[in-house]
Amino acid sequence: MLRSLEGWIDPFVSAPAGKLPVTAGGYLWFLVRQSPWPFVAMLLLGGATALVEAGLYSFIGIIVDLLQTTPKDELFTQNWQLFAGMAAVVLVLRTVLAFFTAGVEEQTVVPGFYARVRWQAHQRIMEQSIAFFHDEFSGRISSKVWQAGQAAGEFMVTLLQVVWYIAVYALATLLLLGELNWRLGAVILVWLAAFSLIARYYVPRIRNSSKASAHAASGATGRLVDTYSNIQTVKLFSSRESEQASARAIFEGYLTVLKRFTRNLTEVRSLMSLLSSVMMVSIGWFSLVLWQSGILTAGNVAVSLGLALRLNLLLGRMLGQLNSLFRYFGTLQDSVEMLTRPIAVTDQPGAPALMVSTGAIVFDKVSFHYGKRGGVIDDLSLTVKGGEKIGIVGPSGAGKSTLASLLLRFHDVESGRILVDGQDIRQVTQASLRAQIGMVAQDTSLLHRSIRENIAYGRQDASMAMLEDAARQAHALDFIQSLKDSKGRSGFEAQVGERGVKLSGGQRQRIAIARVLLKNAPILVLDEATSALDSEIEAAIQDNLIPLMQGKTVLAIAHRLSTIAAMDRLIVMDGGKIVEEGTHDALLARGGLYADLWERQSGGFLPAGEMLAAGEE
Ligand SMILES: Nc1ncnc2c1ncn2[C@@H]1O[C@H](COP(=O)(O)OP(=O)(O)OP(=O)(O)O)[C@@H](O)[C@H]1O
Repeated sequence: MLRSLEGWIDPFVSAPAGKLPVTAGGYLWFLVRQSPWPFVAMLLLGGATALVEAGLYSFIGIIVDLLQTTPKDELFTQNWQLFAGMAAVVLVLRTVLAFFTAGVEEQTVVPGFYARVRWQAHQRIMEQSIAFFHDEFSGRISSKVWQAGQAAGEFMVTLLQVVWYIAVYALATLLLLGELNWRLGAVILVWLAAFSLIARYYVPRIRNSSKASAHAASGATGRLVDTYSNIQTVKLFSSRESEQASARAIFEGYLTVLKRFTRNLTEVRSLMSLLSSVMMVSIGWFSLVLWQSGILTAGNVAVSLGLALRLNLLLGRMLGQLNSLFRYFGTLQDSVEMLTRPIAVTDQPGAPALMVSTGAIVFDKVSFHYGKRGGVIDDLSLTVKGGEKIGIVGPSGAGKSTLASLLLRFHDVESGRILVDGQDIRQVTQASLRAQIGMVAQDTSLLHRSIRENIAYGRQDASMAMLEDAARQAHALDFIQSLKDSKGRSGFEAQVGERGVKLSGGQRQRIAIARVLLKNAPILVLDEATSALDSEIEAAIQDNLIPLMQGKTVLAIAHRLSTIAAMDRLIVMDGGKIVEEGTHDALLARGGLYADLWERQSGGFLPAGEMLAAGEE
């Protein structure tokens, strides 16, 4: 039984296509609508439980009246059927309701619904462009994804198990007391009306302060994650006091908004408590007066006092839950703002896969400024023939890496177009585009998984022999075989630490090269692919990259000009434009920016002869 309840909501269902609602309420409805039945069940079960609970007080009234009117020795003989009925309601009905209420909440909603919200949030975030991740702390993103599940789930459970339950109970109380005497019903009605007015005044205030405190909390988490993940820079450049002071400022900012929220809560709780006290005294007073004038029996007085006390307890409980309810709503609102942000780079509906024949690339009047007014890449045109090997050089900030990012469609061009084998990269799927490009980036970070998983990342079906072969060609096999992590796993199974911090920069780069060798895509983008390696290993890898480049289109970005001097053609970029192009020799002969850079490097770092020799390889 419990297992079948567990399967009621399948967490791994993708969100229905279409525009996402941008308000927390709309988003909640969008989630609930996907599997409404467990929530309908909670609604029915919660309502039934409230009615049964209210009904129990009528039993008290009946019993008190019986005690007054029935001779002691005939109590059971006269009323055994009635008592048996009451016992059955308490023992059977109440227990069955409690079982199913707990079952739907704990077996269906908590595991299934929470996980589904997180799963859909994660899927949505993974669709976002690289720019989105550059603009946000990753700690903040992950906390919002995780919190969205918890906040949506807890909100629904609290709403149905507490608020709905209390609403039905209050209505039942109103009806039961109204039936005894209209004055008692009127007191309950006034009480509920005043309760609603106070709630109406405070709800928007609490909602806003709760949203602000959730936002401040996720900002603080993001800031902590940023500090911990850049711990080396923090330790190197920041004094303990200044880091503590800025962390304290973040905590204080959070506390300021939190205090506004808790102040509102204290006000509302105190007001509600006062209201309840007035109501209970009124019910007590009216009941006694009505009993005195013979309108109510002692049993009726017991019922009205019991119901009123219980309603007071329940409203008190609801106020306690109000804090959580608004916190969940605010948290959800804060997550929804991020989850529903438009996706900057999207596949067109029904976009086909990229078909690569020769791997020719055309940048056609491309401009891109990271959303600013100008700069970075300006009206750049470049044609790379299929199988051609291009070296891209230029001063720092010239836009070389940005050009590579545009080819990979990490960003969309702001004007112009990029074609691969005649197909505009915006018209094909991003996955098929990236599948055809192997890239080794400037700052290689690895996933916190095993070496094997990292190398096989672009080609999950690779055999161990293929992995070893790629690692050997990337000159990584020796160090991989000697690796051992803190849990005793060794070689390809060793874990690399977050972002690969347990490996040296050169080792990380060699893993990245092995990964690209294994992927064996027809277009290669090497962005400072060997910059972290010492000259000896770099020269050896360059030797291996040359056969790898055979038959492939290559864009290689490098600061160390020696590593790309042997390319078919060199492109010199400056200020987002191509300022020179040609072979190494032609560019040297021209005496422009390239010749200048070459002069400075060969004069500055290495003896000119050695550099030239390297360049001629
Ligand atoms: N995510 C970003 N948002 C805004 N501007 C950016 C972003 N990334 C880079 N830029 C800017 O774009 C310009 C070009 O940067 P890019 O990284 O393409 O240069 P590069 O030629 O590869 O430099 P380097 O040789 O130092 O790696 C720089 O002025 C940089 O400040």
